[in-house]
Amino acid sequence: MAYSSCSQIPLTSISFPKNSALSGATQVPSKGFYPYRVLIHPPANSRAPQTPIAAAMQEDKGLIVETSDGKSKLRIPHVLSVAGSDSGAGAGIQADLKACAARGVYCSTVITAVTAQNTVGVQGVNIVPEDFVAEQLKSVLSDMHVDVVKTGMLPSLGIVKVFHHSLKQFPVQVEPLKAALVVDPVMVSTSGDVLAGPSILAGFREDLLPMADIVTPNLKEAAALLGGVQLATVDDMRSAAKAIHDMGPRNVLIKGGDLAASFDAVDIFFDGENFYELRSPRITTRNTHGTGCTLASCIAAELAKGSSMLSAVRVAKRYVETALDYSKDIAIGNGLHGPFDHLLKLKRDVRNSCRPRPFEPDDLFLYAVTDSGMNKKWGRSIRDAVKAAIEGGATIIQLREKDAETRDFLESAKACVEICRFHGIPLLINDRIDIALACNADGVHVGQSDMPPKVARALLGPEKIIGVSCKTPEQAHRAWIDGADYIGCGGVFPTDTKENITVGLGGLKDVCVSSKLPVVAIGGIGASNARSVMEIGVPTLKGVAVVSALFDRESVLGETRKLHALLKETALSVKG
Ligand SMILES: Cc1ncc(COP(=O)(O)OP(=O)(O)O)c(N)n1
Ligand SMILES: Cc1nc(C(=O)O)sc1CCOP(=O)(O)O
Ligand SMILES: [Mg+2]
Repeated sequence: MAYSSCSQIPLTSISFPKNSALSGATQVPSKGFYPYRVLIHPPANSRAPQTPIAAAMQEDKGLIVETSDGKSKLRIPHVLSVAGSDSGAGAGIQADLKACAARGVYCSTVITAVTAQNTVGVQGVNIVPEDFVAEQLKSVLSDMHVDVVKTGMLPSLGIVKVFHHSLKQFPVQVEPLKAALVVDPVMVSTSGDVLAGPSILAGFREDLLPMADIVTPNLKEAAALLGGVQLATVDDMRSAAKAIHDMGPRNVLIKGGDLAASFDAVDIFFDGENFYELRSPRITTRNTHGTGCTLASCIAAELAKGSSMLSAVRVAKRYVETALDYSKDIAIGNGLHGPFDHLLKLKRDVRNSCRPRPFEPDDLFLYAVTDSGMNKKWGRSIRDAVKAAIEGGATIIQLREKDAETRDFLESAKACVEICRFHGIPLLINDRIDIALACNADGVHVGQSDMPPKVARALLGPEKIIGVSCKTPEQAHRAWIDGADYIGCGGVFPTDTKENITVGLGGLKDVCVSSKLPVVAIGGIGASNARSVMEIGVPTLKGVAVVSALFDRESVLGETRKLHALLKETALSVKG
């Protein structure tokens, strides 16, 4: 079977989009249009990352690897939004910028109109002169590598023509699998104000739709494109999708948000062959202003990253739903239609990162590590064990619950986070990044065969504490490079708590001497030998981590107090 040079997709699946002003192929001459390049469509419902681009996206932090003349260049996927400005920043260019940012894609902008707009309605529209729209398009397209163009408010037929002409002059370079033009046929705002009159319908039909890879009308817009038909049912939406597809776009998404008497939000996606009914529970909120712009931008962003059309649509729909749900109770403005929060992920990170103070190496002074088996044996809950350890002087807590059921673990972890926050003590979770995220713990401790610290950092964000188990200077160096906050070094002494190789005081010293990170010693440490550990006297050694000497005892409080006092005494004598 033959394969194209840039993809492992069989050549038999190549199709040449007819009349596409954007998705061209250099090798295939068009009917007097500008140069075309090959666009390879994947099987519509393919789930695999189909292209080198998609693979590179996964491996290279969202950057596209381009190779020419033996040189590799990294660039970020790029969407150009051609739309109007919304002073209230819920829709239009502002929504597009936020949606692309939220989806990890660069967004350049060409502004077609400036609207005076808020949550009440549209108070004014100032259309940007056609030649200045053309100038903006030229500025962006003549200089930057745009992957996908997304259009929103095109307020006049003249601007539609200018846009069409500019794309002929500066064709977007289409990568395999990437669609190039997403058309959101904006006509009416959420508040009901007209943003583009019927005069532009001809421009949509003649110029835009034939070159669109997807068009995303809502019910009113679909009805207008079809000359004012009534769309009242899901069947009507299917017929409309088919009829609009006949106007030339390769895919159609009819948004059924306004469908009366529907408990679900139903959208119809039609790729020219198959219909997909995309259903989700309706989210009750006033904050829906900008959903159309956001959905289209998110589709464009996913396409720019190399997604197939169907998967871009599904991801975009899920993203909008999640953002709506997250924002359903926020109050911005006094009108009927408020904006929602596109950067929810960022907000969640910020909220989750609220800790009274940052991590300090001295937090490692007396590190209490729980053990579900031991607490069970002594008839205590995890939270009682944690409370007692804190009362006894523990300076940091780790929940190391190897046998706990996930739900029970999460419940206990949430309770312990509250206790620790109250006392200003950091709480870390052993191994389980998911639990740490779900309970908003202060961080995680991972070993050499657990989640790599770099991945943990990417998942947890910059503020969380990450500890890494290391037995050698090389591992300690790696942990530092990978962005860890501290190192746990052990087993210093033999222990029954964990099957482990012992490094001894010598191994501990080697790691401490080489480490740029603070170190906590672990393994077989208790009141009888803690002094000998701290007396190795290397400044990076900040404390001891202890399981059985605190928790496999009748009184956690008493044992922790005793060890704390001993460590204090040792610290004074080591310093003095
Ligand atoms: C403070 C501290 N140091 C080392 C470890 C051990 O972690 P790991 O190697 O991942 O082994 P498990 O604890 O998961 O059995 C630790 N937990 N804490
Ligand atoms: C959890 C753990 N990690 C170790 C390592 O060597 O990395 S030793 C260990 C067990 C420590 O328990 P105790 O204080 O009861 O000896
Ligand atoms: Mg581990």
